[in-house]
Amino acid sequence: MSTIAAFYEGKSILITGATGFLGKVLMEKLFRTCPGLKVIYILVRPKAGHTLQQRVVQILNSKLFEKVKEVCPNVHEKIRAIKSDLNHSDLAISKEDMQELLSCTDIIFHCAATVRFDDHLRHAVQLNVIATQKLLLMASQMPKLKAFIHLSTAFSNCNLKHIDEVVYPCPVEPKKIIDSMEWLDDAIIDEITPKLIGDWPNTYTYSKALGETVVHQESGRLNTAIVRPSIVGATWQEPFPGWVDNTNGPSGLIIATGKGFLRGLRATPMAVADMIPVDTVVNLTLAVGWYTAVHRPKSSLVYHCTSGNLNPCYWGKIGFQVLAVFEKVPFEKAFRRPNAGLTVNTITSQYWNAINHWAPVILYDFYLRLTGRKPRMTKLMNRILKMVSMLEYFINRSWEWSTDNTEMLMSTLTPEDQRIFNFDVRQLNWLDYIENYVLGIKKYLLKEDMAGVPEAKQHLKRLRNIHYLFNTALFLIAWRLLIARSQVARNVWFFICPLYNL
Ligand SMILES: CCCCCCCCCCCCCCCCCCCCCCCC(=O)SCCNC(=O)CCNC(=O)[C@H](O)C(C)(C)COP(=O)(O)OP(=O)(O)OC[C@H]1O[C@@H](n2cnc3c(N)ncnc32)[C@H](O)[C@@H]1OP(=O)(O)O
Ligand SMILES: NC(=O)C1=CN([C@@H]2O[C@H](COP(=O)(O)OP(=O)(O)OC[C@H]3O[C@@H](n4cnc5c(N)ncnc54)[C@H](OP(=O)(O)O)[C@@H]3O)[C@@H](O)[C@H]2O)C=CC1
Repeated sequence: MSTIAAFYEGKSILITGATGFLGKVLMEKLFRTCPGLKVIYILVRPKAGHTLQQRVVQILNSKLFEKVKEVCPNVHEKIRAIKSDLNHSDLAISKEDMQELLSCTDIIFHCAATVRFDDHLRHAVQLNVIATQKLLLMASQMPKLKAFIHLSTAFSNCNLKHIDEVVYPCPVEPKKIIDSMEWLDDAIIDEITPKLIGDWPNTYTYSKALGETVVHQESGRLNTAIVRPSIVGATWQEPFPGWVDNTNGPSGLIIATGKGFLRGLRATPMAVADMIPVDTVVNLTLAVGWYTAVHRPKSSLVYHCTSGNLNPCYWGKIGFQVLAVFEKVPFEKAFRRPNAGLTVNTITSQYWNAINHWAPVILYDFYLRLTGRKPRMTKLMNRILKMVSMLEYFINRSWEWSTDNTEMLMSTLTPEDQRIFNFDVRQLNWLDYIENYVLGIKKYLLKEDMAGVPEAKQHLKRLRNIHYLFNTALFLIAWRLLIARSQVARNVWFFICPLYNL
C-alpha cells in the first residue's frame, strides 16, 4: 500500500480555500486515494446566496468528483463544512466548531487567499497575512496537530531573479504592516502602497511574501512547510486531463484569444513559461504533508513546485500550440477568427491595441447601437486589456527556482508513491498538456459541447468571408479616394485596368 495514503488513514484534515481551484483538486485527490481518512473539515463562507451545504453539494456534484463517488460513496459524510470568514478578526468560527477543530485536527492545508493582482493592500494583508497568523495561533492550540502546510506562490519573491527554497526577509516587518493597517485609512494606504510594495509588481505577490514571513516567524513549535507553485494550470492527468474551473492566469487569456478578442500580446516568446498543472501541485502538497508530519524536519522547509529548471517551456511555443488547437477545435461564437501574435515591442503592441483590439469593438458597438441594442464590447475589451496589463509582468521575464527540497522529497518516496503522488514534471509533454488544457477550457469552463465543433468551424468560415469582404471594400474606398486626388494613381489605374473608362 502507498505509504502516503496509509499516513492519511484515520486522519482529520483541515483545509482552507477548499472551494477554490486548488482546494477542490486537493480534496478530490485525498478522497480518491485515501478513502480511509476520517474527515475533511473545510472552512467555508456563505457566498452568492448559497449556504455552506449548497456550496458543498455543488462541489460534490461537479464532474471533478465523479470518480470519487465511485471509490468513496459516503464522501458527503466525510466532509464537514465549518462556517468561517477568514476576513473576520476571530475567523468567525463558532465556539462549538472551534472546540471540535482544536481537539480533532491532525493536519492543516492552508490554501485560502486572495489571488487578485489589483486587490486593495488592506484586503490582501487581511487575508494573505493576518488570516495566516490567526490560523497559526489556532494551530498552536491543537494537541494532535502533526503538520501545517502553507500554500504560497513561487512569485512571492519575483523581485529576485534566482530564488532559493528559503524565506527571504521582507523590507518591512509584517507586524509593522499589520499594525499600520489598523489605523491608516484607505486613501492613505492607496498612497503608500507603491512605496511599500517597492519592486513587487502587485499587492498579491507582496502580501504572499509577508504571509511566508509570518509562517517563518510565528510557527513556534509547529511542524510547518511552505509549498510554492508557479503558474497553476489545468489538470495534467488526474482525475482526468484538462480540468479547470476559473479564468485566472493563462485560462483567461486563452479564452480571450479563442473567442477572437485578443489578437496580440506584449510577451517574450523565449521567456520561460513556468506553468505547473494543478494535480502536480496537489501531489507535491500531499507528499509534503506526509513528510513534514512523519520526518519532522528540524526547520520549516520550502518546496518549489515549478517546471522551468527541469522541463522548460516557452511562451512562444505555448502560443503556437494554443493557436494550433483552435484550428482543430475552435471555441463557439467567436467574435473574430483566433489569430494572435507575441511582440516584445511596446509600439507594435500599442498599434495592435488600436487596430486589432479597439477598432473592431468600437465598430461593433456602433453597429449594436444602430440596431437598437446595448453596446457591450468596449467594456469587455477594457476588462481583457486590464487583465493583459496585469499579466504582462509575468510573460516578459524568466526566473530560476532551485528545487533541491522538492527533488529530495521525490527521492524519499517509494516507487508506488512516486507513481500515485507524481510531481515529476520531467514526464510532462507540453504540447499534449496544452492541447488538453485548451480542450478542458472549452468543455469544463465554457461548457461547450464537442458536437458543436462543425458549427463553430462554419462560423469561423463566415467570419473569414466577412473579413475578406470588409478588407476588399476598405481597399476599394481608399483607392477610389486616392484616384480622385492623385494623377499618378489615376495613370496607374488606367494602365492596369483599361476597362475603367467604359
Ligand atoms: C507565436 C504565436 C503567439 C500566439 C499567441 C496566443 C496567445 C494565447 C494565450 C497564451 C497564454 C499566455 C498566458 C499568460 C498568462 C500568464 C499568467 C501569469 C500569472 C502569474 C501569477 C502568479 C501565479 C499566482 O501565484 S496567483 C494566481 C493568478 N492570479 C490571477 O491570475 C488573478 C488575476 N486576475 C485579477 O487580478 C483580476 O481578475 C483582474 C484584475 C485581471 C480583472 O479584474 P476585474 O475586476 O476587471 O474582473 P473580475 O472581477 O476578475 O472578473 C469579472 C468577471 O469576468 C470574468 N472573466 C474575467 N476574465 C475573463 C475572460 N478572459 N473570459 C471570460 N470571462 C472572464 C470573471 O470570471 C468574472 O465573472 P463572474 O461571473 O463575475 O465571476
Ligand atoms: N492559481 C494559481 O495560479 C496559483 C495559486 N497559488 C496559491 O494557491 C492557493 C490557492 O489558490 P487558488 O485555488 O488558485 O485560488 P482561488 O481564488 O481559486 O481560491 C481561493 C480560496 O480562498 C477562499 N477564500 C477567499 N477569501 C476567503 C475568506 N474571507 N474566508 C474564507 N475563505 C476565503 C475562497 O473561498 P470562496 O470560494 O468563498 O471565495 C477560495 O476557496 C493560494 O494560496 C494561492 O496563493 C500559488 C500559485 C499560483
